[in-house]
Amino acid sequence: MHVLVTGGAGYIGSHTVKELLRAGYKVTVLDNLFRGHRSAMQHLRGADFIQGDIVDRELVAELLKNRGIRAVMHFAALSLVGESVANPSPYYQNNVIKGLALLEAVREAGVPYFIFSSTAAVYGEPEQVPIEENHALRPTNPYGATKLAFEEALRWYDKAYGIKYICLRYFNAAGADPDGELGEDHRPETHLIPLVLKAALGIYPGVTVFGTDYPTPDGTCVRDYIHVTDLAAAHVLALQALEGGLPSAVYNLGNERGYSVREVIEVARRVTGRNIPVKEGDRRPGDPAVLVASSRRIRKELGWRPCYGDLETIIGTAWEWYRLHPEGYEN
Ligand SMILES: NC(=O)c1ccc[n+]([C@@H]2O[C@H](COP(=O)([O-])OP(=O)(O)OC[C@H]3O[C@@H](n4cnc5c(N)ncnc54)[C@H](O)[C@@H]3O)[C@@H](O)[C@H]2O)c1
Ligand SMILES: O=c1ccn([C@@H]2O[C@H](COP(=O)(O)OP(=O)(O)O[C@H]3O[C@H](CO)[C@@H](O)[C@H](O)[C@H]3O)[C@@H](O)[C@H]2O)c(=O)[nH]1
Repeated sequence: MHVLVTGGAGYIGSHTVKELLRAGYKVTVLDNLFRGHRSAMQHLRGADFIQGDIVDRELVAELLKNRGIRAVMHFAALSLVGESVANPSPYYQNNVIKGLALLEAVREAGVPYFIFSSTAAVYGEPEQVPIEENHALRPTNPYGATKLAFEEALRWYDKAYGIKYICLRYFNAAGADPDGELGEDHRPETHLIPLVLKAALGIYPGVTVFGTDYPTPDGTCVRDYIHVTDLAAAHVLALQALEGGLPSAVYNLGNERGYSVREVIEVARRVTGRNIPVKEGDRRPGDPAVLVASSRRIRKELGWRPCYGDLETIIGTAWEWYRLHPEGYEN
C-alpha cells in the first residue's frame, strides 16, 4: 500500500512517516517546505520526497496515478491559533481552498482512503470536559473554523463519492521522536513546550504566560498534551482500520488529562533542572480556557493506547532533542 503524506516534512507528518515506514507502507511526501524541513527527510530514507504544493492539481494527479496511491494522509496546513486570529486570510486559502483542490484530485483519481489532521480547536469553548466527539462544534478562532469546514467537506464527499475518511482531532501535540532523530522545529515557534525548553537552554530570555485570569484552578489555560509518536501510531491504526472496512469516523486524540500553563513550566523545571524565567502577560485572543479530550472512542474502536502518556516523558523526549539540536534542523 502506497500512501501520500502531505506536510510530511513538518512536525507531526515526519513522525508519522517514520511510523508508516516501520509498519511496511510505501510513502511519498508532498511538502512545499513553507514550514517543513528538508533535513527531516534525511531520517526518513525509505520515503520519496516531492517539493510541491497541494494546490498543484497536475502534480498531485500525476503522483496519485503514477504511484498507485491508495491513501492520503493530509497534514499540510497552517495551524497557529494566534496567527489565524490576526490574519485569517491565509488560513482560508491554505486549509480550505488548497485543501479542497487536493480533495478534488483525490476524488478524480479514485483514491479510496483519506486521513485528516483535525484539531481540538473545532470544539471552541467546551460545555463539559473531557470533550467527547459529539460535543457541539463552535470554533473560537479561524484556524478551528477552517479545519471544521474541511471535516464537513469530507463528510459530504464520502456520502456522494464513497471516499472513506478518518478525522483525527488532535489535542496539543508535543514531545519528540524517542530515537532522537526527529523533533519539533516550528519557525516562528509559538508553542508552549518548545518555548519553555528553549528558555531553559538560554536561547530565549524566558517565557510569557498568556493570561492568568482564566476560570481554571491557577488562572492559566489548561491543555491536554499528547506525544507526537502516540499520534503517529494512531494514524497507522486508522489506516489499517479503513483498509479493514471500517466506515468513516472522527476520533479525538489526547491523554485525557489537562495541565495548566504553570504546571507545564513546573514539570519542565523538574525535567531540565534549569531555571526558566517566567513573565505574566495578557490573554492570547482565540484561546479557550480548557481543552481536555475524551479518547474513549479511539481506544475502544481502534485499540489505541498511548505509550508516552505522562507529561514528564513528553517533555523529556522534547528536551533530549533540543539539547542535541538547539538550533533545530539544519534546513
Ligand atoms: N501541532 C499541534 O499541536 C496540532 C494539533 C492539532 C492539529 N494539528 C494539525 O496537524 C497538522 C500538522 O501540524 P504540525 O504541527 O506538524 O505543523 P507543521 O507546520 O510542522 O507541518 C505542516 C507542514 O505542511 C506543509 N505545508 C503547509 N501548507 C502546504 C501546502 N499548501 N502544500 C504543501 N505543503 C504544505 C508545511 O511546509 C509543513 O511542513 C496540521 O494540519 C495541523 O493543523 C497540529
Ligand atoms: O508563549 C506562550 C505560548 C503558549 N502559551 C499558552 O500555552 C497553551 C498552549 O499553547 P500552544 O502550545 O501555542 O498550543 P495551542 O494554541 O493550544 O494550539 C495547539 O493545539 C491545538 C489543539 O488543542 C492545535 O489545534 C494547534 O494546531 C496547536 O498549535 C495556550 O493556553 C497558550 O495560551 C503561553 O502561555 N505562552
